[in-house]
Amino acid sequence: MAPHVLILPFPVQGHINPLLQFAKRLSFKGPKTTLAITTFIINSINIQTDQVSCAPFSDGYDDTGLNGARDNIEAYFESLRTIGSKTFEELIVKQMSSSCPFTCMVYDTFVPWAVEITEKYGLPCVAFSTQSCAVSSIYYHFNHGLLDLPDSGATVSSHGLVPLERFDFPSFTFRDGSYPALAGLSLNQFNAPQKSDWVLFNSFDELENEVIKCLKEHWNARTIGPTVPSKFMDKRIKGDENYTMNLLKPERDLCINWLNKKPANSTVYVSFGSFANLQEEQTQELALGLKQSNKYFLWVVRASEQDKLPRREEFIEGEDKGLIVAWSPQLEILNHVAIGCFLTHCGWNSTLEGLSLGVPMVAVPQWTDQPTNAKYVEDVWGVGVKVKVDEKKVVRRDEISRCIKEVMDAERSEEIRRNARKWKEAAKQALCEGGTSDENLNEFVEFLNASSCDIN
Ligand SMILES: O=c1ccn([C@@H]2O[C@H](COP(=O)(O)OP(=O)(O)O[C@H]3O[C@H](CO)[C@@H](O)[C@H](O)[C@H]3O)[C@@H](O)[C@H]2O)c(=O)[nH]1
Repeated sequence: MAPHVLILPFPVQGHINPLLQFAKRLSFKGPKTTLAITTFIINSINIQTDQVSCAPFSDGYDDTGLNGARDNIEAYFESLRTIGSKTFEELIVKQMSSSCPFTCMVYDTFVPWAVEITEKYGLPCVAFSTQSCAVSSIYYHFNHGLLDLPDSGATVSSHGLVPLERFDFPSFTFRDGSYPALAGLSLNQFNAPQKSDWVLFNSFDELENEVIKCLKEHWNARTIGPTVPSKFMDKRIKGDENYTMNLLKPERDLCINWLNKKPANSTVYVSFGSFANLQEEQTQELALGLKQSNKYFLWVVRASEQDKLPRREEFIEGEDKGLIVAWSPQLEILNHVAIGCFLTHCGWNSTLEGLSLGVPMVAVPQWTDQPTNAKYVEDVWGVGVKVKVDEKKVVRRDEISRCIKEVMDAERSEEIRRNARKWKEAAKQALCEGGTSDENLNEFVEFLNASSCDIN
């Protein structure tokens, strides 16, 4: 039987992106891939990918998706688990009686309920983490009582992790009661994999060498990233022009035409990903910090966040100093010669994308895994600086402006740029033929071929 891999992302942008790119790489190496996507997402976006099939299942929110549950995210997660697990099973049943049945399932570690369902049909289940190896290691060890939050002023450094202070830990390890369902998902995401199971990571060995070595003691762990489209990296996968699935429409022409008029390395790209809600005070400080830096800036402020902005004339000098868009083609922006700095919330995709495209970063972490990613950006990979917050946990305008200058102008910027170039090259090498992630993918494809024969 030919291998056919069912791939199940948690249905939000930051999880769909890496699993879609992974599916494309896998298809490039032979196996057929099908991405299971919620009905709302399938109906509302124009999916343009030749290499990967999509199959719908219902999360119980067919008309609105997660947008209809912004005020009650917890209810959405519950619906995804209860209704989603039923409709996901129906999807499997239908395909298993076809001429091209599934032979394996790769599931996002945020949807562990899929394992029990899929195993009923005799399919191997492979976990995929959309977060860094370091963050995954923290969640696993913390949740199994093998790692404690350090006291204030102290550090811990075990399991291949660099010395971490208390506030370098993912926010959910503080167990402060916020977002209980999401906290539970994050903390419990590695309960399912057993010793011999495959666990794939969107990272690459050179980037997180020590951590991945330690994770291999627990599972058949492999890095397969960065899941940045081939078009920007090894360029081996053809016909990959429409490289992603955008849940919001990118204002592409506006962004690129605006950037085309800017000098090289002159512009700050600002984005907080698909999820973060900044406090109004933080949004205002950020706006004024960008103005104070005296740099050009292209800032993604989602439509739902735009009410928090100051009046345009308060922070954008003249016609042309800043551009606000509701969604951007982020990879094309990061790849543009005008961009000299990425001010990011340090979601793992954004962090890896900045790193893979060699853009120095100002890290402004908000919650979940972002503080840990920000720590690595500054202290381990040396590709940026992390902002300091005040006693109200707000980053003030002076600090924003100081960090941008540090990354773009100060003496230290040379070293940051050198490191950024080094990691860009290393990321590309990992994906090229014979690179570490490429070899790991080959090994995984061998497993898929062998296990599909067993099913036969
Ligand atoms: O205008 C934009 C802004 C973002 N993106 C893309 O959207 C994705 C955003 O992902 P990420 O940077 O990881 O941020 P979030 O959307 O916030 O992702 C969630 O999921 C990630 C993976 O688990 C976590 O690391 C984050 O903390 C969590 O908030 C990236 O691929 C970006 O390229 C765009 O295409 N256009």
